[in-house]
Amino acid sequence: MSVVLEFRDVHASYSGAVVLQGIDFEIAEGESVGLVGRNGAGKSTALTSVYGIPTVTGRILVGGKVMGRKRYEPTARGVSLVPQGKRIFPNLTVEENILLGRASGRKGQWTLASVFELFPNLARGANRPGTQLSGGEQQMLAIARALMAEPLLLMLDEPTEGLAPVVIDELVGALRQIRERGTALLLVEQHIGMIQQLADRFLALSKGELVSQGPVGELATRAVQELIAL
Ligand SMILES: Nc1ncnc2c1ncn2[C@@H]1O[C@H](COP(=O)(O)OP(=O)(O)OP(=O)(O)O)[C@@H](O)[C@H]1O
Repeated sequence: MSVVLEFRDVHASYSGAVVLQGIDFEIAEGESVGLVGRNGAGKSTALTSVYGIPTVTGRILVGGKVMGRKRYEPTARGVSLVPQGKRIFPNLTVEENILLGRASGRKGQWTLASVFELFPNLARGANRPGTQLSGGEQQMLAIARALMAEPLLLMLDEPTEGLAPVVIDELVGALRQIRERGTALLLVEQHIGMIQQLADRFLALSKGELVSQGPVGELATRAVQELIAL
């Protein structure tokens, strides 16, 4: 299976403050991987490093090619991020927010109709302003927008933050379907149950280093829990 995303000795820092201290991993097409670790371990920074948001050294490759400095490049090559905080545009309707994802120009399987089928709540609220949606619906909107860019790999940063258990179950169902349609997932989550339901394997970060990894069944072992417990 071909590799979609590859980190080779990646260091990341903000104004000289080092957050990632040289991490290596790869995500293959169609895989589902959970990235876990305590608050401040560097999980979000690992995702935003793909876009060159912190200062990055080392090599990040998408589809086997080293990323340049242009922010749109990873999305254009097939890696999309659903960021923490969702970033819904308040002056645009749900449908307009979704269609923004098309800007990548990639062709593929996702259309307005297919994302509405995945998230029927969005179909019902298609003409409402994006910010009038509930927290769960805004998360679904952020995912729908990311799908419109036809990612080979969808990266999600704490999608369950602040959501009720019933909404989390809906999200798990939708992410399963996305995966069944061939999209790889890289999931940052404090909600370990979500990773256990969705991921094949995990990567654990502690203080900017990759300290453990393995099949998701090992996530519950005491050694791993001690590394990642809040
Ligand atoms: N834009 C930024 N500017 C400066 N420092 C930052 C910035 N973003 C994150 N940091 C710092 O980098 C470190 C790692 O943060 P990061 O958000 O990557 O961790 P995390 O593992 O995702 O944690 P959390 O679960 O709290 O989001 C923290 O010390 C944080 O304060």
